[in-house]
Amino acid sequence: METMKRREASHGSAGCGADTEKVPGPELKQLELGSVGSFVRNHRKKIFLIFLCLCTLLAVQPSSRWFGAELREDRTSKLQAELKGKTAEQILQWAAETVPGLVQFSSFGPSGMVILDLLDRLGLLEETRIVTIDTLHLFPESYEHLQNVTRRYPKMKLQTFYPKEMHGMTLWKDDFQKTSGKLSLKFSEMPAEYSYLTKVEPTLRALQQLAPGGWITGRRRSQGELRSHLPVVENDAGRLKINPLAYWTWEDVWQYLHTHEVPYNVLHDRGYSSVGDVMNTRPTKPGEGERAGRFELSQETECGMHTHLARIAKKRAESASKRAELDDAPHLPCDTCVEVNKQNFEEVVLKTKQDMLLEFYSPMCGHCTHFAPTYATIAHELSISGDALPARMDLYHNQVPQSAKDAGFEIHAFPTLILVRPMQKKLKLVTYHRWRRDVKTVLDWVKEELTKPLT
Ligand SMILES: Nc1ncnc2c1ncn2[C@@H]1O[C@H](COP(=O)(O)OS(=O)(=O)O)[C@@H](OP(=O)(O)O)[C@H]1O
Repeated sequence: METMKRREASHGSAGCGADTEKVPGPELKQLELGSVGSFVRNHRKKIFLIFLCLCTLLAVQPSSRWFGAELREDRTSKLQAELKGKTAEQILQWAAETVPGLVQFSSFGPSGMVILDLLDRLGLLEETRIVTIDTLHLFPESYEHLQNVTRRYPKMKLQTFYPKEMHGMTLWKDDFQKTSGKLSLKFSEMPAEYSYLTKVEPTLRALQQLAPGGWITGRRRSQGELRSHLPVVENDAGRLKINPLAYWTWEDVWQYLHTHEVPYNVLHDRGYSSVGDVMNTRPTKPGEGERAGRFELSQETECGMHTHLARIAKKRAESASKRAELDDAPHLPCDTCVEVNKQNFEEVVLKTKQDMLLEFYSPMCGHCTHFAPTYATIAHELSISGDALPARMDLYHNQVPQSAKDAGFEIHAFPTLILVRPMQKKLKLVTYHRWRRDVKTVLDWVKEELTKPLT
């Protein structure tokens, strides 16, 4: 009490004493609160200034403005304008300073090697994580090249992702081909599925685990096809993608590699202008485009790792605009759901290449309205984890198509959740029957079902 009186006297404030009198509780507590109160009153202006500074700092902190799932188109356009005409070095320097958790995705092709070497020269290699996807079917020369790269760049922080582990064990090449079910696929038989399992899914998993604000790729405009209009930065379904060599030509790349004696894959000296894996690469003939030897058996010119998310985003945008046309029922928001309807059922569901969680619902049913926010959260979580594609079908505005019934879909109540799993020739359908329908229980169920063999 003596101390308190001394402090009150030293602050010279009658109000302070009066305040502490009102605070109930032990003497010590009164003393502390009284001191804090008078401190705040005496330093009001300074505290306000510090608060203002903190707010400003938070407002300009890059991760809260540009990155994560919220990267907006207008922000991307602004960045594109800001980076116009910048050199690869400047772009990398900018990315290292601005993008939290920057990652370079590389198969150590010629462009990726230029970027890696530039990062090293700029002293940025230690802080930039490097991710490579080993499809388990790489050429022996590619594995040797990787060893050379590791020796040349000891500071490189490399993380390798493989096709999905099965039963907690990483699959190696032999197991991959021997395993029955989806993982025994050969590219020649099912190119889209092969690419999804070996490239797209590991990419989504790597992005989810590392959660970078942006990722660097080695793509260039001069590679043609879908890359002809590649910007230096792009919005990949809400995440920043950086292509520092977007404007480099094949000649620019090779001149750099030779000038700086950067290691490259020896297959480039044996007629392979672009190297993927043994399942989808052949040497190119003189006069053919750089990537003509890739994915020849497929309709696609890309493995999907650079197009998959953009496709989903497009589907979502299309379904959102269709939704707006319907006005006679309450709208139950679900930003990350792929909207299934009678017209696209076959394409989206029956021909799905990936596991999908599909909700059948009616916006006019009370249970569905109540469940809607939960399902929206489940969908959001699934879209981040990549475990299954979240989808839903509004059965107030659509009827169950005959093709769905033929495929075994049975809907007896709303909402009905069905996990759709593509097998080689048909779909495996698993209906959710648990009593609880909260986010965790449903997600746990999905995960559990996904570990079960496809029979
Ligand atoms: N396996 C693997 N692991 C990590 N990153 C990869 C992988 N494959 C492609 N990429 C990234 O895509 C860039 C272009 O590669 P490609 O021209 O070979 O096309 S494709 O993506 O395989 O369709 C490629 O550029 P590089 O760094 O020159 O390899 C990478 O940024």
